[in-house]
Formats: sequence, structure tokens, C-alpha cells
Amino acid sequence: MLVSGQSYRTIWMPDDATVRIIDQRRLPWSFDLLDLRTVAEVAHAIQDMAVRGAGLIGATAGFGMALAARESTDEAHLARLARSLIETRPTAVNLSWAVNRQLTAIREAGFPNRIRTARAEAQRIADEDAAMCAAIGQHGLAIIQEIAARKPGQVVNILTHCNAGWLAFVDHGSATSPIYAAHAAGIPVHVWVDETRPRSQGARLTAWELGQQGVPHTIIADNTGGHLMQHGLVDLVITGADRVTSHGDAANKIGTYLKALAAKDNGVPFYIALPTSTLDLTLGDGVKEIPIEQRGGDEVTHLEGIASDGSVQTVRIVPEGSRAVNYGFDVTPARLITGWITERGITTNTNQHQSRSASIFA
Ligand SMILES: CSC[C@H]1O[C@H](OP(=O)(O)O)[C@H](O)[C@@H]1O
Repeated sequence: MLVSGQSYRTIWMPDDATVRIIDQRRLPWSFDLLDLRTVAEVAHAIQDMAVRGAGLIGATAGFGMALAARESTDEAHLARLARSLIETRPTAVNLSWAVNRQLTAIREAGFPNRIRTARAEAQRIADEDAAMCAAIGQHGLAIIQEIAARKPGQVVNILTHCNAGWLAFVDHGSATSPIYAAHAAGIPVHVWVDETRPRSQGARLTAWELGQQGVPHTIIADNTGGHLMQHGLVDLVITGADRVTSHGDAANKIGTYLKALAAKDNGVPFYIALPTSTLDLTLGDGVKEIPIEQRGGDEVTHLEGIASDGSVQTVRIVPEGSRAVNYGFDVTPARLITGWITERGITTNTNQHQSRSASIFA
């Protein structure tokens, strides 16, 4: 997508030994690129959220395995490097999916061919992610067009939570891709951007990327969405997901479940946008089975911002000594979801009031 008018992806390899990323820890204060040259540096970038978002975590792991292929001296060493990537964050299934896809490709090609194989497979994973997200945009566009047709000449108001934008993928995004497609098609859209505490991915990342594309948007405190829905100010909710089970239960940033409850109570359509690389059909009951990452309490007790002198500072926003818990994700049960938008099309939830089916993605 565009950054100051120039087209970017979130990750690429300028040479076979370097993974180059947009360092999202610096956004929106500054736009900085960061080069990663070892598996350890890639693992730290994922764990410290220099890169984040299900699709981008997967692509980063894929490129990390291209570096692992260069570092590894034998298959056991390669397996240890792979494990060090998988262990960085537990919820987004794309991470383990990408690593295991690379291990399979290397195993099939033979260890001596690992470097060339892993480099090519990493590029395929990234290119596929971008293509899947573009397709999600085209499929999701139909939903927005249908709403626009019901309110001619008026703005379509869309609420999204966290950042499931192009910054969470290689390009286009999942939840934002239909928004970008609608904006490009000339449909008047406006986005309510949940700030998404504690890491503020919405206020810092979604607002930044929408602004760069010229999409009208308004940042709201996380607890505002329900009020807006009660007053008819939200036509559609679209979020991303980090893992979706065979039942259609969706793990996403903490707070997504609460938005789905408010949407259900107010008759607002609630869609999950995801590439099929985010599906985990080995799981059924998402609330019981999806691993939920817990991060440090300091992300809750402290807030980063830019001071009037332009310096980026972190301040404590709670009483000294107060403790905090920091659940990174929650799970929205399929019964609250109107439909799932993937690169294959839209799966509408026809059994929202029935017991969960074996798999809605059959
Ligand atoms: C659908 S990928 C974006 C997804 O990932 C975010 O989590 P994090 O920023 O912690 O990686 C959040 O759940 C987004 O919805």
C-alpha cells in the first residue's frame, strides 16, 4: 500500500541474507525500516511486535526459515531454529503454519537444497498472502456495495477493531481490504477505528494506514462502539482474526468478542475477514481450544506517546505498585458472526441460532 505516495509491502528480502521490515514499534511517530539477518533477530522482531498481525507473522516466519536454512548445519539444528520461531507467539496459527510449510518443502527437496528451496517458498508465502488479501477485498466489497445501495448518497460507516490492515499482512490487509476496495470504487466510506488498548494497534496503526490511503476515519475509545451501534451509526463491523476453528469461532484482539455482542444486540452485521491460512480446522470449540497469548502487564500499566518536543516517551498511567493482567486475544463464537470473508468468497453463517455444525468451511 502507499506510504507518502510510495508503494510498499510490509516485508521483503532485498538480498538472500536479509529480511527487511517496516518496524511497527516506531509507527506512527516515524516510518523506519529494519533489517533482520539472523533467525534470532527475526524471532525477536515477532515477539517484540516489530512485526505483528496474523498474516505478517506468518510471512515473517516464512522468511525467517529462509535465514534458518542458511544458518542450519544439520536437520536437528534446523528443527531447533524452526521451534525458536514458533515459540515467539502462540495465537496466530499462521506462524506455525508457515514454519511447518517450510519444513515440509525443505524435507521434500532434500536438506542439501534447503537454501534455495526455503528462499523460494518464503517468497511464495508472501506473494500468496498479498494475493489472498486482495481477493478478500473484492469479495468483501460486495457487502459494502449492498449497504451503500440501501443508503444512496450517504456514507457507509464501518467499525473495525485492532489492526487487521495491510500492516498486519504483506499487503492490502484482511479487514481493511474491502474498505480499500470500496474507497477505490468511489463508495463513500468512513471507518470507526477502535483504539484497541493496551497496544493501541487501532489508534496507532489502523489510523495511520487509513490516513495514508486517504480513507476518512475517526478514532474511538474501545468502549464506544456499542453506543454508536445503538444510535444507528455503524452499518457494518469487520475485524480480522488470528485463528478461526472448524466451527467458525474466531480468535482476535482482546475486545473483539465484546464488539460482536454489541453488534448482535443491535442487528449490525459482523464479519470476520481472513485468508484461509488463518484457519485451524483441527480445532472446534475456539473458546476452549485456542491458545490465548498473555503478555506483560507493563503494556497495560504504561503508555507510549510523542511529547510536544517530538520525543517518544513512555509513561506509567496507573498507581505505583498496581498490577495488571494482559490477555492479548479473545474468541468470538460463531453464533455471533454474520459471515466469514476469505479469498475464496463469503461464507454466510446460516446456523447462527443452531448448535454448532461440524465445520462451516466444508
Ligand atoms: C488478522 S491479523 C491482525 C490481527 O493481529 C492482531 O494482533 P497483534 O497485533 O497482537 O499481532 C490483532 O488480533 C489483529 O486483528
